[in-house]
Amino acid sequence: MKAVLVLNAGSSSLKFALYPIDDTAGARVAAAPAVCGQVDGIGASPEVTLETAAGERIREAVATAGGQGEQHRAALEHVFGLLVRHNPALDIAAAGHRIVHGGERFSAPTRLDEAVLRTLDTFVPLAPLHQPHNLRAVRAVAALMPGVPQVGCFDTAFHRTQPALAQAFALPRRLSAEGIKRYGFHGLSYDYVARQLPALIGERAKGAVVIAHLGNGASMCALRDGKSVASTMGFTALEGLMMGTRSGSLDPGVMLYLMEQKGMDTKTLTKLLYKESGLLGVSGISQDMRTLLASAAPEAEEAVDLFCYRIARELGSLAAAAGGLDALVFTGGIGEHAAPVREKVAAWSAWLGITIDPAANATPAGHARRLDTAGSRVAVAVVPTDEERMIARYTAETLGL
Ligand SMILES: Nc1ncnc2c1ncn2[C@@H]1O[C@H](COP(=O)(O)OP(=O)(O)O)[C@@H](O)[C@H]1O
Ligand SMILES: CC(=O)OP(=O)(O)O
Ligand SMILES: [Mg+2]
Repeated sequence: MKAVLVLNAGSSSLKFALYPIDDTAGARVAAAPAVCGQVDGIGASPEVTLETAAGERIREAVATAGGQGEQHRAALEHVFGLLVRHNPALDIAAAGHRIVHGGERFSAPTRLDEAVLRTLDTFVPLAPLHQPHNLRAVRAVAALMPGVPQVGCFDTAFHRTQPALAQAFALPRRLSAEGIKRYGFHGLSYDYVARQLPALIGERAKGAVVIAHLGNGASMCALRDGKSVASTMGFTALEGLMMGTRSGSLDPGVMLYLMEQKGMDTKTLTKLLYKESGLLGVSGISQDMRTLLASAAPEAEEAVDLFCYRIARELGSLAAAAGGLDALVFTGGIGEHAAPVREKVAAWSAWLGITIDPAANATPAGHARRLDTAGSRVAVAVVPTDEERMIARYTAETLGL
């Protein structure tokens, strides 16, 4: 089987999927992966879970010693061994990676070589939670499977169509000229979801659409004619919505105060804003939406309320950027599964002409669907995202497979 190996490396996890090359549907790769899974617990005691299209499930510990870099390598080696054991005729034609930051330079999927990697290394400070792990996976593949071509698919690329105004900070020009501007993230997810919309909402897909990608990281994107015109995330994946452990937008004066009055240094602030804030910080209980929705603690409710409030406020702002609102689309782990979050956001956005059907909203489903009532002025939909499939497709396209 000739296939594209897709890797999405996080700080402690490595998601993987194997997409057979198959252009029968015109998308270069099969609609579903032959095998997918993830390694969790990298840095502590890593474990692989793998699922095949035939429904077989495997769970194994990864034997490793050493630091995080070594563990990432060992995890990949283990995954590779498992894949080959499963499919002795496996021919990995290419590896495609999610790379969070492509800066100003990378506005399309790009073949990765050492020179490109060195440029991408310079964006590590802009995405400390993601970029180092993304690049580590690329180098691990190069060491393990020399000669296999690799393609980087950037979270920032989809947003390069935004007007200059949407990308600007009100900072002195010399800083903007250095590239200190708003980039936006979750682009692979927005790209995938936008492609599903015409079948679901028809002509409105070409109008003013806002997609809310609500996962561990969360952002929203305004689109016109299927292209990004504004997003809540900016220079880093810290701006905008409240997230699992990230604060989202904050009065910059708070940071000055914390530095001046509390003596916080950049390391402490980075930890505070990326890892100790958001749902976890406000609830004091968990970063996991499932846990918070199941909790009776008032702090859990307050955290969920603040999460929804921020989404509703950003929706108003993005509708302004898009020049109206024809559709609101939810995606990501929370957007796809957390009915109470969608309900609250819809209720707070009734003024925009949004009404959803409570029964449709409460019914779990693993497929794309509409939630709006017949009288709703705005179409409301849930679309399960698939960043991995987007990466597989782009990788095959970029290499002409
Ligand atoms: N059934 C569910 N109900 C509510 N929240 C859910 C459900 N399933 C997953 N989630 C939430 O989705 C979030 C993770 O989203 P996901 O997109 O998988 O994250 P990541 O950014 O790591 O890919 C977690 O907060 C999790 O609690
Ligand atoms: C960019 C970003 O926030 O990604 P994730 O949702 O994977 O953390
Ligand atoms: Mg995600």
